[in-house]
Formats: sequence, C-alpha cells, structure tokens
Amino acid sequence: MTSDPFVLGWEEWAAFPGLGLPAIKAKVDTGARTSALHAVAVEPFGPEASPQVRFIMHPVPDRPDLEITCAAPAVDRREVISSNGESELRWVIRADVRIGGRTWPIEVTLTNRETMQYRMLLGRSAILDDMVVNPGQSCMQGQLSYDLYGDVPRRPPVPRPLRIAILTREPKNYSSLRLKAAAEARGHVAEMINTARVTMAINTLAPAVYYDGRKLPRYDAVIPRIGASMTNYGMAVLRQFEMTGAYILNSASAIGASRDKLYAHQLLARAGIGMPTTAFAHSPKDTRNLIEHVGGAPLVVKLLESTQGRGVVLAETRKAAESVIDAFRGLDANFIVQEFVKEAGGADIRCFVIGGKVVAAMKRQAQAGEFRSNLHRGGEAAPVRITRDERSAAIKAARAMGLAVAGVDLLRSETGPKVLEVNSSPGLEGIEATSKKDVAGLIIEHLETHVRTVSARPARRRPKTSGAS
Ligand SMILES: Nc1ncnc2c1ncn2[C@@H]1O[C@H](COP(=O)(O)OP(=O)(O)OP(=O)(O)O)[C@@H](O)[C@H]1O
Ligand SMILES: [Mg+2]
Ligand SMILES: [Mg+2]
Repeated sequence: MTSDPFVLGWEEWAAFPGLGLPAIKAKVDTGARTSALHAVAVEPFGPEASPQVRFIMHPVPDRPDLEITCAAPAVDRREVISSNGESELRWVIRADVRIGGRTWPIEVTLTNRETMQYRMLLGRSAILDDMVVNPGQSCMQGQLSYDLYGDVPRRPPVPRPLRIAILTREPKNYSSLRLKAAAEARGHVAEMINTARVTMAINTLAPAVYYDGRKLPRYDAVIPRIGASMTNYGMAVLRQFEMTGAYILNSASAIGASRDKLYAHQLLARAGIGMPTTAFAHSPKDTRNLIEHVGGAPLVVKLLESTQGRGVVLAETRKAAESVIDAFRGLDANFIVQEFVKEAGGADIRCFVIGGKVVAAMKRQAQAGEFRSNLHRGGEAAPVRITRDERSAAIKAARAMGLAVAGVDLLRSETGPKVLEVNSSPGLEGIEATSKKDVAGLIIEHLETHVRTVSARPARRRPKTSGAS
C-alpha cells in the first residue's frame, strides 16, 4: 500500500486552532529536535493537577501591536539550548498544529523569538513518520494570510494600573516609601512585601509565592530592595517571582553578581572598566604577595561582607598592612586588598543609573581625617557635575552587572575614574536630596516602559479556560 507522502517545504504556513492562531509562518528545521513558538509574558496558572500556561503571541513579525493571548496545557519545563548556544529554561505546551489538510498534536517550547524572522520553528519531533521535507521548496501545503487575524483589538499603550510588589524588609524606610508613593502617584498599585515573611512552593509547573501562608497574586513587576542580610533568601524569592512571569527590575543573578565583591571586580575588569588594583588570596602564606600585587602600602583592606564602610581599613605602612591582613585571617574573614587611591582625597562619586542612563550624581566627602566617604561614617553629600568618562564608566559598570537600576561608586584618580562598587539597591534619600530629582518616579517610569515592551499584558482579557487562579 503506497500513498503520496505529505511533503513539507523549508517554510510552511501553520495554524493552531486551539490557541486562537489562524496563521503563522513557520521555518521547518530538521536540525532542531523540538518546535518553538514565540511567546512573551509566559505565566503558569490553573490547578496544580492540570497546570496550564498562558502567554502573549505576536504572530505577525512587523505588527507588534497585534497580540493574541493563548493558553495551553503545560507538559514540562525544561532546559533548552537555543541557537545562540545559551541554555534557557522553557515551558513546553501541547497543542494541535494544522498544516495544509492535516492536524496533529505536537509539543512546542515557548520562547521570545521577537528578534527572529520566524515566529515558529517546526522541529523534527513534530514531523511524523509519513512526512518528508523538501528543502528546495517553500509552502508546499498552501498559503494562509495574516488577514485571518481580522481586526483583533490593539493593545493599550500602557497596561494600567500595574500591580507592583516592593520586596523589602524595611517598608518604612525612605526609599521604600518613596517608591510606593511614586508608583501610586502614577496610578499603579504598589504593595510592600517583607522578604522574610515570604515562603515558596518550588514546583516545576506551578511556581507560587506565599505571604504569611497566603498565596500572592501575580504581580506585573517586582522592585527588589534586598539588604545584605537577606541576599541569599531574597534572591531565591526573586527567582520565584521571576518564574511567575513578573517583570523583575533587577534580576536575582544581577544582584548576586554585584553583591559578590570578588565576582563583581572580575566582571568590571572583564568589561574593561577602570578600578583600583585589587588582590585576593586564600592561603595565609600569601600575605607578602598580596601586598606586592597592589603595589605596596598604603593600601586598603576590605571585608567582602562589608557595607556602609564598616569593614574597610586603610593601612598606611607595610607593617600595618601585614597586621591587618593577619588579623582578618585570624578571624577567618574573606577580604580583598586594594591599591589606595590617595588623590581621591576622601571623596567618592555616586552615579545613579536607571536603564543605561546616569539620572543623578552626588559627591560624598569624608570628614576630616577619614578616608571613607560613606554617609554612615559622617561623610557629606553635595551635587556634582560628572565628566563624560565618569558617566560612561558608570553606565558600563551597571551593564557589566546586568543591573537596570544601580548606584555606581567611583573614585576620581589621576588616571581617570576608578569604579569601587556597584550597588543593586541604592538608597534614594541622599541622591534625591542633593540632586533635587524625583529618582523614585524615574524608576517607576522605567518599569512602565519595560513591562510594556518586554512582558506586555493585555487589558484584562482572560482566556476562556476554567480553573484560572
Ligand atoms: N581603594 C580605595 N582608595 C581610596 N578610598 C577608598 C578605596 N576603597 C574605598 N575607599 C573609600 O572608602 C569608602 C568605603 O569603601 P567601599 O564603598 O568599598 O565599602 P563598603 O563598605 O562596601 O561601602 P558601601 O556602604 O558603599 O557599600 C568608599 O566610599 C571610599 O570613600
Ligand atoms: Mg558595598
Ligand atoms: Mg561604598
């Protein structure tokens, strides 16, 4: 018994009737195992026994305003190596695909294909045994048209109001209150979530976040304000929010990178950003080498866990340096040794970066007889005009960490700006007071445009599925 084989060209028009997608141009790729579909704002929902995902699809490449909300059963969440070689955790759904006269169920992974020419990739596991691919032909199974979308309502310019969570252990501090007020002033709903009171259900298909035992709703955006005391737990909570599809202002991995002083210095160096020569060693025998590495005394020794300038010590002489290093070693503390930038004169510059721009800057001057300019150590803040090099170093440093919002601290040295550190939860009080700028408002503005472009959500259009949570 022979019948004509079902022939696919190298590209085909497909439809997903169950997803409400009447026409998508797919690239046929027998080199890829799994099929992939463009999706943004991917969000799990439904009962845990039969989890589903919903997502937004822009089926027409040059029509980003045309968006369809789709929902389908979730069958897996798995690590997929994408064409750029990077691995990505993707949701896998099952859906019926229709090509030409045939309809059959396939598994499809969901990923953002915004920058790709085809909204869909048809992999070999979706190509049945009786089908063949003719790489020399296009659209063997006939033509469809994007006109089939008719006049789907266009998405509103900004999804308003946004539901924003401010993740903080200090809901009453200046920065938290300002962010909440700035969000509310723009018509959004902002809730303070105390990191320490969050519990998580870590589950592949139904990630959930609980607060005092109550399941939290889905937030459009989360603003992390994670203090050093909660870095690890705070990052886990953030990752959990990431899995629910919320837009995270500063990602857990970016915060982790900036908090790890060693790793942060490595990232800065790799990005070619000027910084004080820095050395680190593990073994007690290396004290002399460490001192040599940074060019001898005077030098600065810093505890890795230091904040507010507390574990930062200036050793003026080699003898002093040796005893400080030995003392820290005796305490089993992790520390770095750094060249002392004397010409900074006890001042540093804080550049406040939002979305790749320096929106405000201040100079902090240490008290007389003190080299640490931290405001907590009695330093005084004043407005400052930064140079083009300083601006560029600050922007590059935030980018090297992957932070959308960052407080970049740098020293003015004879050889240009030297970045000291990049803070992922920079305080707002000093910078707003000295710059007279509405920095909190600028953060919310950044968030609005990002929620819109990265995880656009439709105006309360819910898929017709039961059991939505
Ligand atoms: N290598 C250096 N040369 C000159 N001054 C330095 C150097 N390193 C640090 N300082 C001064 O000491 C202050 C505190 O150092 P640093 O910012 O590294 O520590 P921190 O404890 O992490 O502070 P923060 O509270 O800003 O996180 C700096 O703001 C700067 O004024
Ligand atoms: Mg610090
Ligand atoms: Mg500092």
